[in-house]
Amino acid sequence: MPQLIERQTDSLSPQVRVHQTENIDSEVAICCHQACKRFSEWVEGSRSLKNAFRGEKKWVHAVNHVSFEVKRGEIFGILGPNGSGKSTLIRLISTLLLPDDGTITVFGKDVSTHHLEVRRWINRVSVEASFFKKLSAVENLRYAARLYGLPVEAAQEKALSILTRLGISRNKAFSPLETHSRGMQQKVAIARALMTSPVLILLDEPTTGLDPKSKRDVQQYVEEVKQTHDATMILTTHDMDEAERLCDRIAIIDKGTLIALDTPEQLKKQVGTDSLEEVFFQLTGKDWEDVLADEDSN
Ligand SMILES: Nc1ncnc2c1ncn2[C@@H]1O[C@H](COP(=O)(O)OP(=O)(O)OP(=O)(O)O)[C@@H](O)[C@H]1O
Repeated sequence: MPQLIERQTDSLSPQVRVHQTENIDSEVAICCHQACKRFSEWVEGSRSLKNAFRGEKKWVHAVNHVSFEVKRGEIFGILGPNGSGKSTLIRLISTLLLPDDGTITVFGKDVSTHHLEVRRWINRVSVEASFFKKLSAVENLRYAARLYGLPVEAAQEKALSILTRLGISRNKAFSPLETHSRGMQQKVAIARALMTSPVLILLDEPTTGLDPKSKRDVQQYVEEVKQTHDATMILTTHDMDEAERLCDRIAIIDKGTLIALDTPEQLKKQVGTDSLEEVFFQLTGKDWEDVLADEDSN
């Protein structure tokens, strides 16, 4: 019999509390069953005279019959070379795209038919986070929190506490975001995702572009959130140490297909190595240098 969970209700206004106390009775956070997503793209050149000048349409299977389950409370890593389908998978889970085939459910709700409910449970951090750049970090976070119905004082207090925890000084927290480095803005994006205690947090390369100290601050905070909140997290990263440190289980995808799924320890055991980077190389034929070089050339 699954245990009922409630989202955190501290500091929330009554109307929000109605949403937040909804019980989620599923032990499975995400169930992805034979999910597929195809995109069409034009390719140059042609075998036929008719298409010689206008190219041909080709289908790319970005996600190809992928199945897995994520347990509630897990940090689940998705690793793969560039173009392997990680972002497409995250976008399918967060209802930004709909699967062409197969099903994806979040806490038992189908993303295709219950996208509004699913969206309420999710917060996503990605490198292209948008902000009001003339406003300060605190003002941006207060604005986001107000959309979720958090009272102003509680929102400000929470914003400052998370920003301080992530290593942003009070002075910086009150200065316009346009004066912050990209790494600092990335931290503010993470703080925003954690402001409203979402039950499912999608962290799409959350530490890309951060210096080593900031990276450690973010990783420590993610661990703290895991211990103190009933949150499930999906993490994509190009940092193998980060994946090993934070993830309970890791899925490796290549060309849209799931090629391995297990705990970091088991993956290393299966491949007969003590390095996750070596696991990645053995399974995908790409080493991390290739992945980072691809990243730079994109
Ligand atoms: N909107 C789109 N239209 C056409 N093709 C797309 C679209 N989005 C993704 N693709 C293609 O789908 C495949 C998977 O892309 P996706 O962005 O999911 O990979 P990724 O693993 O996240 O890559 P990266 O590590 O570079 O971010 C690629 O071949 C990509 O070109």
